[in-house]
Amino acid sequence: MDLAATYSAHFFNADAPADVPKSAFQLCTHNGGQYDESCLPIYWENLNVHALVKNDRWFRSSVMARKLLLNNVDGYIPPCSLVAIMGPSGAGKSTLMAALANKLPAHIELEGSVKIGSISVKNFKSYNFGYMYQHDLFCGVLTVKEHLYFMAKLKLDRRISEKNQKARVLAIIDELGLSQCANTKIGFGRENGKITLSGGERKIVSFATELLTDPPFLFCDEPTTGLDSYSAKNVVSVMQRLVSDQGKTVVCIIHQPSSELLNVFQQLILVADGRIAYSGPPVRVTSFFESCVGFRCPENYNCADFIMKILSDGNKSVNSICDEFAASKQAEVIKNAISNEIYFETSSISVLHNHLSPFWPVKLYHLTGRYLLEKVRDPTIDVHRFLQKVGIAVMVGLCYLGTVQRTQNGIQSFQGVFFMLITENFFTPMYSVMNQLPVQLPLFRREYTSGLYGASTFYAANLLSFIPTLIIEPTVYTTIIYCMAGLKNDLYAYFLTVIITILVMAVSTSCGIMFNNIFGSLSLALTFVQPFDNVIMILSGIFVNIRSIPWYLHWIVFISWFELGFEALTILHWKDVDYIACSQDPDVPCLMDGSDVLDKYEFTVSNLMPHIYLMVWLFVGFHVISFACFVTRARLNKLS
Ligand SMILES: Nc1ncnc2c1ncn2[C@@H]1O[C@H](COP(=O)(O)OP(=O)(O)OP(=O)(O)O)[C@@H](O)[C@H]1O
Repeated sequence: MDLAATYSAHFFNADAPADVPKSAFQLCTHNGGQYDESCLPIYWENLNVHALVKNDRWFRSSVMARKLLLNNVDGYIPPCSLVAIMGPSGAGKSTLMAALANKLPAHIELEGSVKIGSISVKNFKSYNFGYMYQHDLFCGVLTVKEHLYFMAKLKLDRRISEKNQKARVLAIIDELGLSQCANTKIGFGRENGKITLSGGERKIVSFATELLTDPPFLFCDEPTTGLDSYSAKNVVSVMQRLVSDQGKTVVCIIHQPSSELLNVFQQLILVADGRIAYSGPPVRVTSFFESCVGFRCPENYNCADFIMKILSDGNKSVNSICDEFAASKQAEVIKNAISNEIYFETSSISVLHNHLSPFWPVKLYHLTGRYLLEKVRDPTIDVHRFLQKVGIAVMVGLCYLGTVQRTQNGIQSFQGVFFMLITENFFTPMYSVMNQLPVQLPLFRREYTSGLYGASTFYAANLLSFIPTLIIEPTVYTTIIYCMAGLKNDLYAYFLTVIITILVMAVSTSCGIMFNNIFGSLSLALTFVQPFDNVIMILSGIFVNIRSIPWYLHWIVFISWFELGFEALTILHWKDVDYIACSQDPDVPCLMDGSDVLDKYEFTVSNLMPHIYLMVWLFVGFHVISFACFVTRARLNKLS
């Protein structure tokens, strides 16, 4: 039995005899079926949606005005239907769909009720719905199969075994006809000459992702936009199969479908100016416009284009078309369907899954894995930076070749090498991570709002996946300079030098991320981080003697990891030097040993390990502040 056809014929047939079932519940049980999720209609009554927007009339005012996005709309979607929402741009289609799927952002107010079966949509969880956004977003370096495995790990109930997860992925690939491209990389949609997915295939992969949890309701925002007519037809036929074969309800916003494509849908909802201009079978829309509104669709004219022209042109005011519809027989059918659903309400039916989300460490493990894979598969940024670092290290090494000696002139070379070891691990990594984070945010926002993982998982996964870079980069850079400059021939000194440079880079990156998360925008963060960096560098003990720093700036010395690292390296390499030859030139002052060098900079031998520990604390402290800001911004939807 084609449930979709049965339901839509039943509910939208205004002339149905009086003894036919009146509600979805009755219809299901009447047909001998079980009342389950496939029997649930979606209906909404007196729905008003407002957005809180800044009032332009008040310059820099914080006074908020309420903008009406949906104006007192009613509607009914029978179970197992393929529904198209159409309307001019800005009409309120996405707002309506988001309201039906309980996906409205926090600053949007909703009045009225949206119910699925007898339960308010607010009680449904994200895994009860599939929600396909207008613009697909993927981790483009993954293949279709890898992407679906990753999604299965994060989306499916944790009680489902690994074997069954894999089976589910393979079944969906098969069902949606993705077998041909299962091992093709998804891509970013902008590759030249590389084999990646086509636009239509990307849309189907989006479906596949949403279908993993087998949700009974699927909402799709413009799934055919940007596709040629063949791909659009392909996408719609996939949706059609989901409805007819699996009893799902699929609601989608669609632009400019051909008449043939439009008639595939069981129901068409026209939205105009925040109101409903028509709701019912697409085959009857032209007769509604002809008999009620007085517009006749010319023969051989695309019906969808004709309707859109009327709703956008304003030949007859959109409001009066909506008024005509509200007074029509079709609107009465919908009102009756809603009243019947409310009358026959069966509140004891529980449709809310007992879904157990995967544990936090499991999500962290898979998300970290995806970031690492991204770095390996798309290493452009890291490899370029790494090669640049090696190049700089070789050039610095050449500059200091043979000059680092325990002589009066050699002291300057020693300090120059330490400066170069610190400075290269201070600025570049900081600005590099600051630029990388905003690139990751769109995908994070999408997956976060879909309830895939939390802000803490994203933060921790990012941090963990950065560890290899954090170790490899400074180690290679320091080792090259260490060897070429000929620093202390001692394994302990070498390891401690590497650890100090790793810590400098770790604190720099944590500081960069902290500024990003405090200010919430890259440009603002850069504006503030640059002066901060300069102060940190000036108070490093190289450009101004620590003793002469004004007392009120002394605290900065303790958070200047530039100073902490530079002092630690100076102590490490000078503390055991008991003789430095004086120059023949009487004008060159003579520092007799390592302690004279340390005295010159006001450095104290006992500070070596405390400075290393202080850098560890700075790393932790910056990340704690940064994490708190990030989580707060994610909750308030203020990440940009
Ligand atoms: N968060 C928001 N804050 C303020 N106004 C909003 C918000 N979201 C949508 N709007 C406004 O509400 C109206 C309806 O927007 P919506 O996105 O629902 O339209 P649409 O019919 O889906 O348009 P399109 O086809 O162009 O995507 C538009 O005028 C839009 O500017």
